[in-house]
Amino acid sequence: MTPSTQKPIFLTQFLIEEQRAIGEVKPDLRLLLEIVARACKRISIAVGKGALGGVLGDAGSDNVQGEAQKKLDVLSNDILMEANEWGGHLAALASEEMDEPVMIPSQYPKGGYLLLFDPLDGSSNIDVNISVGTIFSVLSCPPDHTLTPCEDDFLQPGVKQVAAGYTVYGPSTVLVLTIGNGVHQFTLDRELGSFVLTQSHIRIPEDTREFAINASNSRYWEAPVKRYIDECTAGKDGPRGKDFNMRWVASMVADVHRIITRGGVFMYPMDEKSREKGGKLRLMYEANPMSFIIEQAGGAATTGRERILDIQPSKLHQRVPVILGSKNEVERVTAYHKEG
Ligand SMILES: O=P(O)(O)OC[C@H]1O[C@](O)(COP(=O)(O)O)[C@@H](O)[C@@H]1O
Ligand SMILES: [Mg+2]
Ligand SMILES: [Mg+2]
Repeated sequence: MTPSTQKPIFLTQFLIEEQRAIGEVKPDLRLLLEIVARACKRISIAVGKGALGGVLGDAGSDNVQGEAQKKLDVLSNDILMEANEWGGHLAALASEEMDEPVMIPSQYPKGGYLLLFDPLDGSSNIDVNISVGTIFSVLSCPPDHTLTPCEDDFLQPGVKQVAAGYTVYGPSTVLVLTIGNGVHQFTLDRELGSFVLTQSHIRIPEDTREFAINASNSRYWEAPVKRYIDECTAGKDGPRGKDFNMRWVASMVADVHRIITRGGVFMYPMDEKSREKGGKLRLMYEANPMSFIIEQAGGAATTGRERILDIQPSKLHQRVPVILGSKNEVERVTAYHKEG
């Protein structure tokens, strides 16, 4: 359904209607999602300023991943921290840019949720004005731990997520969200300063002719991935009997948003370069939220060997291989891994 001439449906209104429709959206969760959306609006303004806002370039510090932080990584993290720590809807939060989880300070009321986020995804694209984004995941805090949450409380499999979303800061700013009842897209109306519903109950086509992978890593790929990509690039004269196209933005949010919009398969598989770390992308605030969204839109998400949402996390900044998108292609790559 694409509301066009209809009255604009704002995020708050949409969440209230979802609360009425499925009863799942507790007021605290609605508040949390509205606060995250508001923080993303502020990040969108900062990103939009670019060189004018002095937000480009390195911050001169490294994060727990050992990666050089960009100024926008740090600024986006600060914006999300500030927006969420006083709200009364959270017990604790965790970020790609912070070593440890942050417990809500004692002077603030506590809530029942845990928020995880990648404040700025696609950092390598910041200085070259290519789309970047924010990714977030929401879990429930074990009720008896809301006052004293700990890192272990975050280590829940992706199936336990109560909400997940991402915001793309591109030509337009788009927020894509699921609370377990389908996937919905909101576009930031810059004049109104509000996110307006622009697509609901999004479905991903089960088949596709478009794959996304960083081909410069091909010499490190495992045989099943090499086979899959070789067959795609062999085109209509090859075993797949059809031509495929390739895309790689190197911002996971932008690559996944393209798949949410028109299908495709995104791969950052296990390879010899990242084997020691367990993969490139992070389970808790990249792979899990994106997998929840993809599955809610009728797609699939695996490591090549197992369903991502079933993984029992062992560490907050754990990395995993990621293969997600159009169902039939993800199942084919996964089957190739099983065949070995
Ligand atoms: O530079 P590469 O190897 O293509 O990797 C790109 C991937 O790394 C990421 O930038 C990692 O995320 P961060 O930018 O949040 O660290 C993903 O968005 C993207 O898919
Ligand atoms: Mg990221
Ligand atoms: Mg990041």
